[in-house]
Amino acid sequence: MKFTEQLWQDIQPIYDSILKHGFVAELSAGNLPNATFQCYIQQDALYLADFARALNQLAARSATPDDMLQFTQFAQNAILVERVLHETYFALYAIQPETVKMPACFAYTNYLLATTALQSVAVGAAAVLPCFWIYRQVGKHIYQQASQENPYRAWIDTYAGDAFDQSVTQMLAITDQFAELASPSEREKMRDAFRLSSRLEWYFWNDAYEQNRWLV
Ligand SMILES: Cc1ncc(CN)c(N)n1
Repeated sequence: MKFTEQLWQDIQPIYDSILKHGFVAELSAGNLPNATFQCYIQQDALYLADFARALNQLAARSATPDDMLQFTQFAQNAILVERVLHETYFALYAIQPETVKMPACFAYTNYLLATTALQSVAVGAAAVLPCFWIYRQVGKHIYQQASQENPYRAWIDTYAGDAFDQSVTQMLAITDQFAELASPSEREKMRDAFRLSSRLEWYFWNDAYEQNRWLV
């Protein structure tokens, strides 16, 4: 079994919870309240900037030019492709940019930045992998069910689309390569990092859904 297949087995219960979550279910049905989606997009814009930074940290710390190029391209795509998606919704719904991260966004971005800066590149790669893989799986899952009139169609099409699919396949390959070279304890850290980021994906959607502001 590939290392990444094992990673997915580990998070299957988390992924099932993500699919069952009200945010994803209502996004899929097209009846997610617009205010909830807007809150998510505002937070996601803050998230994406740090996600791209985390990928650039992995590029800077990569041992080979190929890995460096790969992480640089991922960072570029996060800014160019996903930001275009955000800009579409910012313009469509006249969304104002947000500057304050909600708790999950704060936790997730800081976790990614710290892990990609301070842990090995292999562990950092495992930490960013859910940002690719879970979105592709959720995108494809929703794509099969969503109607053409779904207001969140551009979001669904981006994550279910071929370009995103290709980058996820590349990210999976690079993670499996790192795992092959890693010691057993390093692989354990990779599994922990992958699981933690997967949990934070759930929390990210949950914060937008619950409008979960800081209580104190
Ligand atoms: C929170 C989150 N995670 C992942 C993705 C997809 N890169 C995203 N846009 N936002």
